[in-house]
Amino acid sequence: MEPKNKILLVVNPISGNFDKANLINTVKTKLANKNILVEVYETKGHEDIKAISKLINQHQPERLLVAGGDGTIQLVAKVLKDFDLSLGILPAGSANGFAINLNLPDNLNDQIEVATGETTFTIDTLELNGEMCLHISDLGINAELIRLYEHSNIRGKFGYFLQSFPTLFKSNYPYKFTIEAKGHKYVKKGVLLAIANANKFGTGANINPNGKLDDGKFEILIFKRLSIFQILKTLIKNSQLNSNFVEAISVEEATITCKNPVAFQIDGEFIGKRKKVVVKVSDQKLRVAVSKNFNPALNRNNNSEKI
Ligand SMILES: Nc1ncnc2c1ncn2[C@@H]1O[C@H](COP(=O)(O)OP(=O)(O)OP(=O)(O)O)[C@@H](O)[C@H]1O
Repeated sequence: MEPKNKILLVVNPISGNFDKANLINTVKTKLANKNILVEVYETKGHEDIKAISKLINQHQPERLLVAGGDGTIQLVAKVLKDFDLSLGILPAGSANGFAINLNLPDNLNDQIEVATGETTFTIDTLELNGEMCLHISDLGINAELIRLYEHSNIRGKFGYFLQSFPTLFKSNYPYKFTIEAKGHKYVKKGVLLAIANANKFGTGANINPNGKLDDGKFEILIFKRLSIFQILKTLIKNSQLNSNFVEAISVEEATITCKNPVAFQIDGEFIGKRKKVVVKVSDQKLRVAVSKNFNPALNRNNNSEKI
């Protein structure tokens, strides 16, 4: 990093349900040793974009670091629309779906090294009904699950697990999705339609083996039925997903409609129930710090069936 000697650290105090005092101190101490001053901003949950933009203008940091989950990363990505800055990620959410797709290290010291290091990777972002999406959104049963999870007191993967049982029984699946893309109209029945820029959900499930974060495209994945065996297989790297279970369309833009409103989530945040979702690859790119040996191609293989 060129030594302009200042970075701005945006911290979400509630993400992942753990106290961030230790994280903040570790970042400050480690970067003080490199003669870098750390300005800290703790998110409030409202008017954060304005406040962070103001701090960037005031301090002119050489990099923005973020400690939070996917929602917080999305927040700072929106800020970065107006600035030419790279983003360093310290995963501190309950699921960290985006960080998982970037193969960031597990321990904080290594994460700080990567987040302030020289190697960056520029990724596409998606626009869904005008909202930014960094990795995976969906209509259907997973969004329904997130909605229930938001109303529970349990954070973390175990929360998802516990909430899944009532969801499976209450949902009106399979849903009927109409997808208009590439001049075609596809009508598909499924329990879940995912819109994926990346490969993996926050749980680590590798639902989109063909996903590339930087190819100017995204995948629409239609999960036809609930199969516990196939779902478990998504947890295994390079597993072969059965085409009776999932179909994929790789596109640059699409319009998805359903007869009745279906639960919809973007990057793990429940948005509401929607009958129509218009998706395109956005003009905005995001430059993120990654480890020196990060190889986006390593996550890829060609398993799911293309339509
Ligand atoms: N000070 C705050 N008090 C209450 N809520 C906050 C505060 N700061 C941010 N938030 C809320 O935190 C949410 C984003 O959390 P984030 O997604 O980063 O963490 P998470 O849900 O634990 O992680 P993940 O998305 O990886 O599961 C947003 O809804 C935002 O409004």
